[in-house]
Amino acid sequence: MEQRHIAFLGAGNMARSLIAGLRAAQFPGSLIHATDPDAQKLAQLAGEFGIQVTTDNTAAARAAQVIVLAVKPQYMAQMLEQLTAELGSLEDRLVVSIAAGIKVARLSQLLGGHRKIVRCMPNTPALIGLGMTGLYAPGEVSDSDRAFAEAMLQAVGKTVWVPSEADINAVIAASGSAPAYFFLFMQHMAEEAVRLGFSEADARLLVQQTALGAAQMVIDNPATSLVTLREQVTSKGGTTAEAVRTFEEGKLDELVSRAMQAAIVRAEEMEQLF
Ligand SMILES: NC(=O)C1=CN([C@@H]2O[C@H](COP(=O)(O)OP(=O)(O)OC[C@H]3O[C@@H](n4cnc5c(N)ncnc54)[C@H](O)[C@@H]3O)[C@@H](O)[C@H]2O)C=CC1
Ligand SMILES: O=C(O)[C@@H]1CCC=N1
Repeated sequence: MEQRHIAFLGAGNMARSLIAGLRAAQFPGSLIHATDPDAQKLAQLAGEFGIQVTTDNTAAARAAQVIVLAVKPQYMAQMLEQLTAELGSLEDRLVVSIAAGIKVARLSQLLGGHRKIVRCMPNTPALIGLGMTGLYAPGEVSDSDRAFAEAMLQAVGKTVWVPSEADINAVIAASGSAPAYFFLFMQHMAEEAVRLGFSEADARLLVQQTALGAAQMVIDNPATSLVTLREQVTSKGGTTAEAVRTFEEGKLDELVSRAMQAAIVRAEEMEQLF
C-alpha cells in the first residue's frame, strides 16, 4: 500500500478498527496520527498501535496528506469549521469521510470549498478485519486518491464502489447498519433457546455457530442462490418448512424491506440536519 501520512480526526470505534487494520497490514505507525478530546483513549491507541496522537486536530491535519473524518455526524460541522478557520486551505490533501448522512457538498462547504473528498461507509466487523465498505468519490477525485482510499478500507475487509452519492445511503441500509440486524435476529433466537431450557452460554453457542456456518456456506457456494441454500435445509413436510412458513406468514420480507428503507430515510434526514 502506498505510504502517505494519515490523520484520523476522532479516535472512536471505527477509527480504531481502521488503525488496527492498517497496522496489521504493516502500514507504519509513524505515518498514522489520531486525534480525540479523550486523552486517555489516545494514550491507549498510541501504546497499542505505536501511532502518533494529539488532541489538536489542526496539528494532525497539517502533518497529514490524508484526513479521515471519523467523528459522529452531529460533531462534524463544529469540528470542520474550527479546522478550516485554523488551517485555511487543505491544499491537495485527500479527505475521507466515514460519517453517515453528511454529503460531499456539505463537507466541501465546511472545508472552504475543498473538493478532494471520498465518502466511505464501513461497518463494525472492520474491527476484526471482516468489514464491508461502500465508497463514493465525485468525478474530480484522482485515480490515485481513489486507489489510496480503497486500499485503506481493504485493510479491514472488502470494498465496493458505488456510482452515485445516493447509493451510500443504500450501502448504509445493506451493510453499514446491517450487523445490528443480524445481532438482533441472533438475540431473539438465543432468547428463545434459553426459554427452551438451554443455558445462556449454550444458547449463544448454538446460535453463533449456526450463523457462522450459514454465512460460510453462502461464501463457499457463490454459484448457489440463497433460495437454494435455504431449500437444501428444508425437507418436505419437515420441521424447517414449518419454521420458514411461520416467518413468511409474519411477512419477514416486508419487515426487512421496511427496516432497510427506514435506515435510508434516517440517512436522508441526517443530510438535512448536519
Ligand atoms: N459505528 C458504526 O457501525 C459505523 C459508524 N460510521 C460512522 O463513523 C463515525 C464514527 O463513529 P464511531 O467510531 O462509531 O463513533 P465513536 O463515538 O466511537 O467515535 C467518535 C470519536 O470522536 C471523538 N470526537 C468528538 N468530537 C471530536 C472532535 N471535535 N475532534 C476529534 N475527535 C472528536 C469522540 O471523543 C469519539 O472518540 C460516525 O460518523 C458514523 O456515522 C460509519 C459506519 C459504521
Ligand atoms: O447508526 C449509524 O448511524 C451508523 C452508520 C452506520 C452504522 N452506524
